[in-house]
Amino acid sequence: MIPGEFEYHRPATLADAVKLLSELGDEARPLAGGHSLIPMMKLRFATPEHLIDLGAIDQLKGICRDGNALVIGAMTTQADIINSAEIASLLPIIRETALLIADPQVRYMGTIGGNVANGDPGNDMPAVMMALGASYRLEGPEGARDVPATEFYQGAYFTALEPGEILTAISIPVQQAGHGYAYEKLKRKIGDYATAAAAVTLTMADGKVTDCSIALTNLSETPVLAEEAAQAVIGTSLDDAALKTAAAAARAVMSPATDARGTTEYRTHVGGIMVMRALQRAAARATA
Ligand SMILES: Cc1cc2nc3c(=O)[nH]c(=O)nc-3n(C[C@H](O)[C@H](O)[C@H](O)COP(=O)(O)OP(=O)(O)OC[C@H]3O[C@@H](n4cnc5c(N)ncnc54)[C@H](O)[C@@H]3O)c2cc1C
Repeated sequence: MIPGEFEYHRPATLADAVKLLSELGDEARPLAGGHSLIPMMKLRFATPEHLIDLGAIDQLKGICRDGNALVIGAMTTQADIINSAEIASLLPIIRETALLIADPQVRYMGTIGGNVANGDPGNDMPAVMMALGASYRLEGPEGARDVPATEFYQGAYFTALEPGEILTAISIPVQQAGHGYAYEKLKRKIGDYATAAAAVTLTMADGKVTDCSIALTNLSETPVLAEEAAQAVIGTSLDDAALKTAAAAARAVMSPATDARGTTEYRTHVGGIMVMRALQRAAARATA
C-alpha cells in the first residue's frame, strides 16, 4: 500500500498549474484533497509521475454570489460547504449531501472540485450538480470554457476535461425560494459510498408539482439525469400512482453493476425506492 515514486509540485497560481499540467502531459495529475487519488495510487490503480498540488492557489477557494448563481471554488472543502451560511440558506441540498459523504476526516480534506472532477460514479456531488443545473468552469492552455454538469460525465472516470485543463469553479443557479429538495442515499454503513442514491429538487403550487429535477448516483457508469421520471410527476400531487410511475421511469435509466453492494436487480429496486423517498421528502419541504 505504498504509492509509486512521483515528483511533487506546488504552484502558487492557476496559470502556473495549467502550464505545468500542459508541459508534463499524461504523466501529471492535479492533486486536490487527495482522498480519492492517493488511495488509488496506493493500490497502484493510478501511477502518475507528477502530482500538481492545487492547495496553494487561493483563487480556487471560497464561495461567492454572482448574480443569480452561487460560485464555489474547486478547492473548497466539503467541511467549508457544511459550514457555509449561504449554502445552507440558498442551496441546502448541497449541505445535506456533503454531510452524507464519508466521515469528518475525509470532509476536512476532500474538495468539491475533486469530488465532481474525479468521474467516480460513486461520488455523491455530481448527481446533485446535475439536478441543480450547475456548470463547471474548466481552464486550460486554450483558455476557459463552461460545461454543464449534465454534459461533463462520459463514462466511469472519463469526463469532458481535456489535457492540461483544471476545473476551477462550479456555478450553481440559486433555486426558487420555497423549493423542495432531498438527497436520499442508501449505504451499507456510515462512511460508505452509495448502494443507490437520488437527488431531487422541485417546486410546488396549490399542492401540485410545477417543476422537478431528479438525478441518480452510483446507478450507472455515470451520474444520470432521470428526465422522464421528473416529467412524470409534474402536474401531480405526488400521490402513490405518481410516485410509482416516477420510480419505474427512473429504474428504466439505471444499469448498476452487480458488486459488493448488491446485485443489479437489488440496486435497481432500491434505486427506485430512493427516488420515491426523495420526492416525498422534497415535497414535504416545499413551502411555496
Ligand atoms: C474512506 C473514504 C470514504 C469516502 N466516501 C465517499 C462518499 O461516500 N461519497 C463521495 O462522494 N466521496 C467519498 N469519498 C471520496 C472523497 O469525497 C474524495 O475527497 C473526493 O472524491 C475527491 O476529492 P479530493 O479533493 O480528495 O480529490 P483528489 O483525490 O485529490 O482528486 C481526485 C481526482 O480528481 C482530479 N482532480 C482533483 N481536483 C481537480 C480539479 N480541480 N481539476 C481537475 N481535476 C481534478 C485528480 O487529478 C484526481 O484524478 C470517500 C473517500 C474516502 C477515503
